[in-house]
Amino acid sequence: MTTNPTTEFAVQARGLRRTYGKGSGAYEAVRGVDLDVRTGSITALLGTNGAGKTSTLEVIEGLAAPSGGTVRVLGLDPVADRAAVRRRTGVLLQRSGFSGDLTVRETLRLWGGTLSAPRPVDDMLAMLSLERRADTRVLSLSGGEARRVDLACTLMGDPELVVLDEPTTGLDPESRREVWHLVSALRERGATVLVTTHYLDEAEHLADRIEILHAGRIVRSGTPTQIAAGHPSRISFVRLPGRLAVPALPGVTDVAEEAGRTTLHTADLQRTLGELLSWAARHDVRLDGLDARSPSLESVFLAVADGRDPNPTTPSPILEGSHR
Ligand SMILES: Nc1ncnc2c1ncn2[C@@H]1O[C@H](COP(=O)(O)OP(=O)(O)OP(=O)(O)O)[C@@H](O)[C@H]1O
Repeated sequence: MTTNPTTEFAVQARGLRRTYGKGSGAYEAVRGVDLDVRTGSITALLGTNGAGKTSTLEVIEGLAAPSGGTVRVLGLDPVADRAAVRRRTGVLLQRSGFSGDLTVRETLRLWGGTLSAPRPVDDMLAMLSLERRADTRVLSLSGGEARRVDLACTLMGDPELVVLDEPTTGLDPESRREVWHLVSALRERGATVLVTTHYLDEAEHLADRIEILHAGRIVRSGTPTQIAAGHPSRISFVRLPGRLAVPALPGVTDVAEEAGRTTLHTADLQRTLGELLSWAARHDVRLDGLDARSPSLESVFLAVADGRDPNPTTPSPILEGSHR
């Protein structure tokens, strides 16, 4: 790790906008994004397809200038100070541009040659568990192994800020876990990680803070727990037999019947569940397949994605103590 002075936020964006095209064909993919990525944290940027995640990351990486607003990366302007930012940043794009004809070792050597202070190739092979594939051509690797080569290149310059665009897409569950370990290890080393992912369990496990982007705007923002708070809990069971109906229960906001299951949403899981169970005991009813869940990131995300978000928040700057 270099000894540059650290800023409180590795990435800060205010009112960030990005428009593709001009005139009547112009399309605004990023519509005023405010983002604070605290130094030393892992922040996950989530969003539906086309929400604007890659468009936002490209501005942060200095690959494109914003059409509005400001962005600072490691305290610098990622476009004007591109060389300085690039030296201190590792970027994993969705698709790497490496030639598949080179071996893994040759690819790492070649990439290392573009960096001012690369870590040794053998260290990177060991870090990404690629030693046994070192002399294999990249085009013969599995998807997971090829992604690990991309990651090795991203991390080879020992970056302070690591930007990962969907690092685990296409990986099997075991490889995904390995990437999670690696990302957590980066934080232990003091690096800051900004990651996009379509896997909500990944974001929930890994991230200190989550930003949900929808149609070019940040619509939810906070720790996974903060994001889920205020969202309804869910109780479901196999539909009651015969003519029995679900009784009126405290806290329930809606009841739905689908594919032989009854699902209740409630603002007070403990009270609703308690009343449901005592009603079932009094009437000697068996609630087959009973499942009770607190709100999860997944339920919030799905609500945002299909426009049912009951609790849209105006994202606020990070407050002291909101960082896990
Ligand atoms: N070069 C481009 N020209 C015009 N429109 C573009 C261009 N690149 C992206 N877009 C549009 O901008 C919007 C945001 O795209 P972006 O790739 O940033 O979304 P994303 O959140 O990364 O999506 P995904 O999860 O599918 O990767 C989309 O509607 C996309 O079609």
